[in-house]
Amino acid sequence: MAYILRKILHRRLLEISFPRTFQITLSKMAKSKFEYVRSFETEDKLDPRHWIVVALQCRNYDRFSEGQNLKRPNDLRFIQLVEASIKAVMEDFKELVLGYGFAGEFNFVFPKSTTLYKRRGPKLLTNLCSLMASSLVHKWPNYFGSEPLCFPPVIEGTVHLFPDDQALRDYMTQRQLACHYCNLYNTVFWALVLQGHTLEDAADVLKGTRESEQNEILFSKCNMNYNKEDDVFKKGSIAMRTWKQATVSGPDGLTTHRNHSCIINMYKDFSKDHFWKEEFLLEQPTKANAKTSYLKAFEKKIALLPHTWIVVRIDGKGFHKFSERHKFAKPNDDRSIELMNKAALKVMQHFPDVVLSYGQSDEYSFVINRYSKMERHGNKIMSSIVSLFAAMYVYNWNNVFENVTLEYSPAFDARVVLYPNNSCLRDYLSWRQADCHINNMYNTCFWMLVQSGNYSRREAEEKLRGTVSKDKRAILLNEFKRDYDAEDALYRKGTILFRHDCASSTTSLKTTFNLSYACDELKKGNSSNEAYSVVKEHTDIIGDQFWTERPWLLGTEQCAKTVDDLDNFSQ
Ligand SMILES: Nc1nc2c(ncn2[C@@H]2O[C@H](COP(=O)(O)OP(=O)(O)OP(=O)(O)O)[C@@H](O)[C@H]2O)c(=O)[nH]1
Ligand SMILES: [Mg+2]
Repeated sequence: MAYILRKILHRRLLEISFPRTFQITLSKMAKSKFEYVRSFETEDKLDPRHWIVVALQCRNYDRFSEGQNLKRPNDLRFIQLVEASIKAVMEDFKELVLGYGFAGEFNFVFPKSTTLYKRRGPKLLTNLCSLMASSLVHKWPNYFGSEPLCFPPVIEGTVHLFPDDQALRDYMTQRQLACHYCNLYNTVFWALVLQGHTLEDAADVLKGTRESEQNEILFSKCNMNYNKEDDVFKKGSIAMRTWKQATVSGPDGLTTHRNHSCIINMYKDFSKDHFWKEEFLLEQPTKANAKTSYLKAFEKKIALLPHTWIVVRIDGKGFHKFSERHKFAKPNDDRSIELMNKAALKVMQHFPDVVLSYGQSDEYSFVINRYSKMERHGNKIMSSIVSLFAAMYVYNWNNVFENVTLEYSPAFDARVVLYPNNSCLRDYLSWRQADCHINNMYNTCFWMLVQSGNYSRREAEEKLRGTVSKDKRAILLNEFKRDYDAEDALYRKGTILFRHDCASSTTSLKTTFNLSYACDELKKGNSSNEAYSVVKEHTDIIGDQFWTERPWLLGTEQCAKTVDDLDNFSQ
């Protein structure tokens, strides 16, 4: 959810000048006693005047290609799917100037001057990451026809800041070299398998070999010349933004010239001067450079303190427009809520360290066990969760929305916030549920007034201006004979998903980031495995009752002791 403060300011602006149409957070929210938890959120702005590279990597790409039965060593359908998805991301994020993908890796380059999202690293990363994941799922049938997608892409992302043009060139060259090494190895490996070697034999033949030896094996044993392989496999896919001038004639007959950009695909060498002097012009002089190990230091990491609660909150990008475009019911669309809940459930099944999640409107918060042993790398955690969420949102779309076509791939942003103790964590969750309550009460009233036919949107808005909860309850009761408390708890309280008991929570700790997803699990959408057992409720989480009845959720000393015991387990 966008910052409440921004919403309040936005609302005040709207109040002055425009009629509001739907879903406004009330200024009363600003007075919520829980609001202080916002101060735990950080912006993580990236330094100015640096190239920003968002690097995305499909987790377990090998297992993905094996499970999906992709052609080895390269499946052109998957490459085309990746190219189309990179293009979709670059078309949505117009500031991106360069994209590069091979196998399960995708890189996106923002120019040094970009001010998108005020250069907030997590926002840039997670928007791209989720859009890439949702595009891969959305466009899958265009390239694979009726062959089902069995594995949701889980994409881990990192952010890199490069202060000069040489570092950018070196980074891109390094990634292309990785593509080359990976492709050469795979080409020889699968050629050997085709010759009758077993997988183990082929691996043995290639063990410890260098590039020149691999070329030689390919030539002598398989009668193939690597140089003759297609560039798309050897070099990976480059997507570059170019600007063209178009002549547009206006209604008055006058013609104007406008610059518009388009994305072109190419398979060129990043190591050669030609690319940086003729295709993608750099300001500073650069040269080919074989030493790239220094680049590691340019990764912008978000280190998360141990023993703190980690909350990852995701929020739909531009869901106001998305909901209008897909004709969501107002004020609440059961299908959209179901889709969000299904995606969140999948996240909880996939990431056993998520002990509880809370969702409302287009947002979901995932709470990660404070004693989790997972790598406390903020960017990787956020991106993995948001990519899986976005992928599942699209994957389940047809089942839930049935006859409504998904018009475009949705994106979600994510942020990671740390809370030092149980009390802050509870206040955070209370803040989100209070937000749900306030929004829902306003929206229920607003749409009852409008849908009654007796009020225009502007009139309904005027009537509700300055009202407090008591007034809205009275409007609902007096004008519509509706008791707000009798409205569905799904809308009033949002959705809480939680692990069903301490035993399963402890098991989950042992299986940190266990990637046990499988084709049938994806289809089932639920797992019978006790460790993944998740309960769904629409109840109050602001009061004590929910927590005292479920002591295992926030953990006790006993739980912490169990965690210490986990040191004995090999991870
Ligand atoms: N009709 C309808 N709209 C919904 C529903 N759930 C969410 N939305 C829309 O999603 C929006 C979510 O609010 P925000 O996240 O603040 O708005 P946004 O358009 O996504 O903007 P950003 O998050 O800043 O990109 C709401 O204002 C609604 O317009 C629903 O069940 N029905
Ligand atoms: Mg949103």
